[in-house]
Amino acid sequence: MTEIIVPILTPFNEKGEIDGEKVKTHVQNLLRKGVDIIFVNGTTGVGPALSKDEKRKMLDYVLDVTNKVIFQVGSLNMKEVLELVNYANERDIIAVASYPPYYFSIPKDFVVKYFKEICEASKHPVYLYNYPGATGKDVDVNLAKEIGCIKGVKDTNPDFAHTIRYKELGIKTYNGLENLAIASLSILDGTVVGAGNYMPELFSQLREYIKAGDMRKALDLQLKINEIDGTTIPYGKISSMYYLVKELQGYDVGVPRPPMYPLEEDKVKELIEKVRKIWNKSE
Ligand SMILES: O=C(O)C(=O)C[C@@H](O)[C@H](O)COP(=O)(O)O
Repeated sequence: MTEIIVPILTPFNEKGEIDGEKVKTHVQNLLRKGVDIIFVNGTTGVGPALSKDEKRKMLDYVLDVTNKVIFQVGSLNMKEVLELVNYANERDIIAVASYPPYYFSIPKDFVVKYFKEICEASKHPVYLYNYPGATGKDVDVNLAKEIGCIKGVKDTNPDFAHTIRYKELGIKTYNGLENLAIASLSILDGTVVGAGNYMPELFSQLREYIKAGDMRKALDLQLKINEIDGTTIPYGKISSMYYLVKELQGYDVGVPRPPMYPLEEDKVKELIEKVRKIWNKSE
């Protein structure tokens, strides 16, 4: 069966500290609602904004509930990357993952060396998190082939043809965009969806429609997902998720941490009204 992977958000308290109990409550609910794998320290989890200790803490909190985990270890500090890989080596998880070194302009062979170092150190399979829009680097199928040890890929890319090509390597292949979930769940090994934090049941339902061959219903549901996901953009997608989990899933996942700023009360009300209207529409 194709997999639904959620890059879990990171619940912070008012002091900006990770709230472990809220992490566990959230993971339990996601699994109950049909999510298969938790992607820890991804974009939605503000991975690049977490310290090494916070990245480790997030892994431990999630592992208290499930080992269906992909642990994102990427950093611009190679020592930190390798410490996180070694930390994961002592734990039972599906894989470690990393985005390529971002911000700096570096030759492709530095990217190859970066991933080869991770593969060398990791007892677990190493997945590529390819997100050219955020990192400025495209580790495409040819570069992944050159790296030679990539066992899976999450390609956050509107170019679905780009994503499909990773299947030439025979590796686990996912696309990370909500508006391509119908294609990812139909053709790839699954979908990675940040919006799965607050509407996991819609992605489970989408998979059911696809499995039943009910593509008309699947398409209508994909369009509803797109509308809801699109509604969050002006408010800040990641910040919006904290309020939408509380509204749609019924429990508190704390607050976002700057620079993902909390929303003003009037904006929260506006967002929820807009989403509720779409949510209550029948497909
Ligand atoms: O949060 C992650 O690690 C994900 O994979 C989702 C990721 O693909 C990201 O949320 C993509 O969404 P946008 O580019 O923010 O629309």
